[in-house]
Amino acid sequence: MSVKLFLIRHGQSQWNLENRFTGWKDIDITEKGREEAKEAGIELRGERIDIAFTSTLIRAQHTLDIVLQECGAAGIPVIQDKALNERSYGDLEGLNKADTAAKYGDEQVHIWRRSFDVRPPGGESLKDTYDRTIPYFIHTIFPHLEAAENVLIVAHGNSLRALVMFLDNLSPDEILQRELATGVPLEYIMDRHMLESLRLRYGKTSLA
Ligand SMILES: O=C(O)[C@@H](CO)OP(=O)(O)O
Repeated sequence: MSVKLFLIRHGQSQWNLENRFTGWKDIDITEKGREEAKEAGIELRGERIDIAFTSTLIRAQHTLDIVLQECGAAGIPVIQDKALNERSYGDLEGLNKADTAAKYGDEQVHIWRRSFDVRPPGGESLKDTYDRTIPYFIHTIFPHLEAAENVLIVAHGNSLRALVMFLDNLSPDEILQRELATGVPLEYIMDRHMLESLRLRYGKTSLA
């Protein structure tokens, strides 16, 4: 038995386009974002998808709607949860990333954006995001994979980076190098053995 898990970062949002810190701000996708979602859906045509999970933010939900429509899976169960939301950027939300780098320095902004456990002012670190996303994945999503269902998750750059860190067993240094493009499906094919190893790995972390 093997199952498939598909991960898709939402299509380009208005604030991706404007290069602004977005986090928990509920910003919709652009025309280009809709095109990216459409292409992602076309790429998934022919795949069986049994259930989909997404965040409570419209950029992920609208992307998911388009993907499901395009791949012929509209009507499958969809579960929304804030555990899959983007990491909060706190006081940085709404600010232009280049202006913020000009004000605080490239290095400081890089630390806020890509360190593992440093929080941006008033926001969440990637570790904080991991600590809510991975327990949700294990307790709510994982049982569907164990029940031989194929699962699609449409979420965000950093909530998905946390998930990729867990699935690929990456170190904090390794995940800092990983960027996820908007609207490009990532596919994991997992057999029983891999599912068991993931459960074991989760059990060994302090998060269990
Ligand atoms: O602004 C954000 O919410 C995220 C994703 O677009 O940005 P970053 O790539 O800096 O984590």
